[in-house]
Amino acid sequence: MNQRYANSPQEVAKMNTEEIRNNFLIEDLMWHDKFSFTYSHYDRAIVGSVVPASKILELPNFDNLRSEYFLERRELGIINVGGPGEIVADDESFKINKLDAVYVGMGTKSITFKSVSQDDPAKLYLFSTPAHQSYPSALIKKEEAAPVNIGSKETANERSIYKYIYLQGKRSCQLVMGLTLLHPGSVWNTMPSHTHDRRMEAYFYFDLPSDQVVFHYMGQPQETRHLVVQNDQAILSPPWSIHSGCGTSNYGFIWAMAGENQDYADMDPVLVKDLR
Ligand SMILES: O=C[C@H](O)[C@@H](O)CC(=O)C(=O)O
Ligand SMILES: [Zn+2]
Repeated sequence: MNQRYANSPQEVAKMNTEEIRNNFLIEDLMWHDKFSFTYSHYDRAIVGSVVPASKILELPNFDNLRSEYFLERRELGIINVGGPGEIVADDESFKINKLDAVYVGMGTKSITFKSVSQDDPAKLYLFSTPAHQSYPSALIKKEEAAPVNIGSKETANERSIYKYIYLQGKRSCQLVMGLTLLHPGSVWNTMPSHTHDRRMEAYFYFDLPSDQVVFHYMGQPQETRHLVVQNDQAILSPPWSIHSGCGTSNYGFIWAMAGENQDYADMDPVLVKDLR
């Protein structure tokens, strides 16, 4: 498992491109037939993936968790950005299509992942956070998650936000997760920007054509930096940082949060004219 320590705003303000990428960009994702995980010290969130291309894969355990099994003291959110798949969590089985989510509760000992077809494998994005009680595992279908449409064509930020795991939806201990789809012709996500000093966040960019990129913006609102992100890569957003992106085409991204509260609307907005 990769590990990322937490950085202060003062430290980040002095970083060059390579240092910013080494601390906040996660490129180690979506390998065929293997898991990859990055442990962040921001709220101890784990970002990972698995693509069960040719076989059934079982969630492993890791030394650095010092637990009997991965979800002994954790919960897990999963969103599929590939072909149809199946997840078995102890005795429960969930058929997970593209852009469906599965929540797996604390205490689940065995979790296996497989694809329906080798030619179109499931691509499963994983986000896990510490938990203190067991909520039931569940499938949340994309069709059930009524999207909120925001932004406009004029400002190139027309997009649909699908919330899956959150206070008014599938309940969890602290994990909050969903995804956002940019409409064709729109390129800006999360603009106007916001921070939420009470929660860290991770963004995973997907369905971005392989010859296109997203310029992801981070940093304190008056001290911004950027990272150039490719398809199937993720970024870690410190609680004090904005997290916005501008693509060279439209795209989708999975957002996932952990921290002090689960109130999706708890954001401190930043006026566009106040950014530096
Ligand atoms: O705290 C919430 C997250 O940053 C995202 O849900 C924002 C988002 O998807 C968007 O504006 O497009
Ligand atoms: Zn946010």
